[in-house]
Amino acid sequence: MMGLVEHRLEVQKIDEEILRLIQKRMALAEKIYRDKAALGLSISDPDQEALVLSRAVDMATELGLDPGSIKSIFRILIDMSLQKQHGLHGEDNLP
Ligand SMILES: O=C(O)C(=O)C[C@]1(C(=O)O)C=C[C@@H](O)C=C1
Repeated sequence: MMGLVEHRLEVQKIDEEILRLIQKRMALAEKIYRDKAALGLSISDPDQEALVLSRAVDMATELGLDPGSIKSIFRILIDMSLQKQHGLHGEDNLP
């Protein structure tokens, strides 16, 4: 029973780290939005998305993780980032 409780506590700590890293990634999405706005670039960059996804899939494979599942997770992260940037774009366009 001690093993189970300890291992679940370890899982909890890792989940908290994952959430903090997602928060960091989202904060960067905001900076990237400002960078792209300053350069006159559009929010969506399909080539960059393909690069992010292929990097994640390659690293997942190296680490022995299921590449399809990891790709789904990163697709969600990218979609969160796009949603955030579109939200910021809406705010910037307020009268
Ligand atoms: O690199 C960018 O331009 C981003 O906005 C970040 C990001 C991502 O989440 O990785 C999100 C949207 C873009 O279409 C490409 C990549």
